[in-house]
Amino acid sequence: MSAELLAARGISVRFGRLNVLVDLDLTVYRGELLGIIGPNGAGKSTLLSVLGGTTSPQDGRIVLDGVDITSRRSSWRSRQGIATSYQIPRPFLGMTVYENALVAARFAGNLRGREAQQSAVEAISLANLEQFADVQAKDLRLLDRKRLEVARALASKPRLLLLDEIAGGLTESEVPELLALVRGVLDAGVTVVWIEHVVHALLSVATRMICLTYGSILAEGDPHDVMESPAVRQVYLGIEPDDDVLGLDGADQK
Ligand SMILES: Nc1ncnc2c1ncn2[C@@H]1O[C@H](COP(=O)(O)OP(=O)(O)OP(=O)(O)O)[C@@H](O)[C@H]1O
Repeated sequence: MSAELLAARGISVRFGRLNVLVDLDLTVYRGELLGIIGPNGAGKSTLLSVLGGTTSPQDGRIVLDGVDITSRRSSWRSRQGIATSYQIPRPFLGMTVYENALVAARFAGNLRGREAQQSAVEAISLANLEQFADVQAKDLRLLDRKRLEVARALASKPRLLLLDEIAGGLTESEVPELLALVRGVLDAGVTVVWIEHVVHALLSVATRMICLTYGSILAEGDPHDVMESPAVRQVYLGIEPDDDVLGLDGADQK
C-alpha cells in the first residue's frame, strides 16, 4: 500500500480573470494531519472544494489511492471516502443527532441497513455525542453542532476528512474539546486535511503544514518550521524580518 493517499497535480482554478489556484501540486499521505494556513483569499477553501469535488479545476489531475477522480462529482467522492466538515454546521435542524448521522451514513456513505446504523452510532460515539443522540440538532450549542458536523462526516466512513475552519466561532475554552475530537479521528485511522486560522489549534495536532499564498505553496514541512519561516511570518503574520516582535532590541537600552 502506497504512503500516498491523494495526489493533486498541476491544479489551476480561475474565477473569471482571478487565478485562485496556480499549477498547484499537493500530496496527502496516509494517516497524517496536514494543516493548511495562509492569508485571506489565498485559495485554501477553493483547494479543499477541489479535493471534495464541489469545484472543478480548469487544469490538473487528482488521484485518490491510485484512482483518477478528477472528473468525479462530490457525491461519488463522498462514497469513495472523501468527506468535508465546514465552519458553519448545516445539520438537519429538526432531526435528532442520531437521525442526522444516519442520513449521512446512508446518503453520503451509501451504507445500508445495520451497517448504516452501526456507522452512525460509532460516529456519534467518536464525536462524544452519545448523551445527545436523541436531541434535535437545533437544540445543540455551537460546539456540539460542530461535533455533529464531524460526526456526520465520520458516519460516511471517510478515508480522508477535509476540515474547513471548524474552530471558527468557538471560545478559547472550547477549542481543546474540538482538538480532542480531531485527535480521536486521527487515532481512528482517518487522514485529515485541516484549513484553519486558529493557528495554535492547528499547530497542536498537525503532523505537516502548508502555507498557501496567491494560490501557490509558499512553505511546506514540519508545522513549527513552517510557522517560523521568515516568508510565512511576513506573508501570513505581517511580521517583517527586521521587526523586533519580542522587544529584544530595547532590552539592553538604559
Ligand atoms: N465561486 C467563486 N467565484 C468567484 N470568486 C471566488 C469564488 N470562490 C472564491 N472566490 C475568490 O477566490 C479567492 C480565494 O478564495 P478562497 O475562499 O479559496 O480563499 P481562502 O484562502 O479560503 O480565504 P479565507 O481565509 O478568507 O477563507 C478569493 O478572492 C475569493 O473571493
